[in-house]
Amino acid sequence: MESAQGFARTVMVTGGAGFIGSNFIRLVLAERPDARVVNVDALTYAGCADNLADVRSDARYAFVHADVRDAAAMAQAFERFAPDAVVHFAAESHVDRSIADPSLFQSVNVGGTAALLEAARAAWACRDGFRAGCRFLHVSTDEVYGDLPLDPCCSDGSDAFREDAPLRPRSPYAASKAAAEMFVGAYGATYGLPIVTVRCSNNYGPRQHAEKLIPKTIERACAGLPVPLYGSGSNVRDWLYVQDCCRGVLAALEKGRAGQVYNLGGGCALPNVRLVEAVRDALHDAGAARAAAFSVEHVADRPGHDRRYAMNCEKAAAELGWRPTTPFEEGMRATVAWYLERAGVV
Ligand SMILES: Cc1cn([C@H]2C[C@H](O)[C@@H](COP(=O)(O)OP(=O)(O)O[C@H]3O[C@H](C)C(=O)[C@H](O)[C@H]3O)O2)c(=O)[nH]c1=O
Repeated sequence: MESAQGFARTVMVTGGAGFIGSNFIRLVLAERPDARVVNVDALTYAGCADNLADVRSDARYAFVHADVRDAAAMAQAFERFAPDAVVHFAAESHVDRSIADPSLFQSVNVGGTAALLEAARAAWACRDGFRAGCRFLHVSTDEVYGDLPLDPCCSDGSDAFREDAPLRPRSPYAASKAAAEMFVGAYGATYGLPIVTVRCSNNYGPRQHAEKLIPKTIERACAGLPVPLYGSGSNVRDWLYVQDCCRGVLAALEKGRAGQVYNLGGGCALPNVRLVEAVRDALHDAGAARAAAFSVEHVADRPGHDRRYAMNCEKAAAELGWRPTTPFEEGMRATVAWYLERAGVV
């Protein structure tokens, strides 16, 4: 894995049993034949060992069942596998859960990131600073910027957040991710740890947990149940196919400049009500019969529901050579096909 600072032969991926993490591990094993991957995952409700069933027997893949907050376990994993790079996906990720239990998000997302940074600092320290070629890639979210108005006159993209915009998180989840970024920045500034951060927009694709809007819509439509839309359904999210996101994370790991942040957005902004219609259409096209009974139910709004997210991704294009390449219809087709096949629907 070539980088500005060397060649990462062993990559420690935290949260690799989750949605984006498992897609990322598969990408690295497929496209970087010299790389080894160590997946460190606590296997919470959101992680699924079966997400990586197809790579389990790969000699370049290893699994460590551990929580990133467990300093002893992390020190042991660093010692045993001597990773050159860490890609830190592990997090509590669901906004609704963060509203119900903010302290868990503080503990895992802030405490876990701080503990992992400390483990990396200790493991990579050498007389002159840090081991040559080591690198920490932190995965963050567009939610740290806070929201934008829905006003259509602003939806030409001119108000999209650049990487140097102030962070104004609004949900406990977003606050925990922003706080984690503060630790990342502090470890870069204070110790010189080489860290790159990516902020990703809403991912979709195979293996996402059913608590998130797209898989929930597929599952409920197929069960003949209404899809619950929070409030008016006019809130806008920017959808990024998971494979494109993983390519962006890999590009940031290999080409990103230490201390820099890169926005990775999908360039596909949709109000939720349009999004669920797109899912419905993809279900119809795939021949999912029960989805014909598709219906939407407007339910109580999420407290503090962010209206719209939008990021300017010119920096990732210019410095990483990254752009999302999967057309939304194609990504949605692949997503729906994966869920239907898993459920044995078609
Ligand atoms: C689950 C659900 C959601 N929604 C609405 C709420 C949002 O406006 C939108 C997407 O919600 P979801 O929970 O799927 O994702 P976000 O809250 O946008 O956050 C996601 O994308 C960001 C980038 C991350 O960083 C989060 O980790 C990730 O969970 O649909 C509904 O209307 N009904 C529902 O049942």
